[in-house]
Amino acid sequence: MKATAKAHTNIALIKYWGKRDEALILPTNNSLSVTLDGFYTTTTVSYKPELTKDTFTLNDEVVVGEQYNRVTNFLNKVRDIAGKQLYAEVKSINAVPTAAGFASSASGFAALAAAATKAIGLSLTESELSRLTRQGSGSACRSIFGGFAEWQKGEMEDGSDSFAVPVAPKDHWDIRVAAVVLNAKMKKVSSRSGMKRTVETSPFFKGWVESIPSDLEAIKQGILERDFHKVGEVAEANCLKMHATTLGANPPFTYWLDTTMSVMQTVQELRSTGVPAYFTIDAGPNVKVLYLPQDEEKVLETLRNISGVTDVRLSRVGQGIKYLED
Ligand SMILES: O=C(O)C[C@@](O)(CF)CCOP(=O)(O)OP(=O)(O)O
Repeated sequence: MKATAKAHTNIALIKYWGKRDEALILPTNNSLSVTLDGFYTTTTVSYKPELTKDTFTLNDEVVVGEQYNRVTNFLNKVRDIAGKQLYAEVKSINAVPTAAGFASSASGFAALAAAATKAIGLSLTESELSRLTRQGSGSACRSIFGGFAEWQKGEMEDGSDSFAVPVAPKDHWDIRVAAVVLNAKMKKVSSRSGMKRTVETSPFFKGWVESIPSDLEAIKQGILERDFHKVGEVAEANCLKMHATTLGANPPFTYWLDTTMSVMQTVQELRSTGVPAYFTIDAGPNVKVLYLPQDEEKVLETLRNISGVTDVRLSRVGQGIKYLED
């Protein structure tokens, strides 16, 4: 009753920002991401009859509180599906700077879902696994797939049709992502509370949701045609629209630091010199920069020279869930 799985984090090019159902983690809009090879979580789940509660370590540290609760609540869902009242020892190793804009919960919950279901004897389809993973953390449902994936918001009240589907495989297109690390500490406003406040109070939220279908159509066409300018332009504009909604929330908030804006401006200046590079930002100050392989040296040198940048981590397009031998 033991299994190990490895899942990579993903970066949204069309953002998930807003829930229509908090309990079931159902989104207001579809989103689309690229899975990255540079950041991943490896999780081992061992069900042990002698345990009277779940245990959880992250990078060999015992986890308690809200993070522990999210894991044990998730395992309750796995126990319900399997019809087995077994507790587990969960060990996760993150090759992702926890929080601060890196979707560490994305790779974390995808690896947990895969290992926990396999160890308890369930063999779910990728769609079933994505639908279950969504209930741990929304963006995580996209990490079941490598390459480019779209999380379809679904229409059903019970979320039975809300899960990710592959858009293009890992080897479809060799684009690169540079994660510019400005502040690897825990972020102040979590993505969960940030999107809740936005949905409930921002007058810009309606316009955000209405803009998604055309963004999605454009970016999917761009991915299939490998049109980097089209994909970059849509992704950067979509990110800016998402962050604009937070400025209209009550109370208003932003994830951006002054260094976040320096990186944004530098990327746009770089583009004006003829180097195709585009940025996207999630629920934290860190910036991710999309670029093409031939421009890697120039992009890396430019980003590293920005004051306030503490690290730049390069990624290629990554693969989906992998089960490892114990
Ligand atoms: O990844 C994206 O589409 C965009 C974001 O990263 C923010 F910019 C949202 C991530 O939200 P998540 O942490 O998945 O929320 P949960 O469902 O409340 O756990």
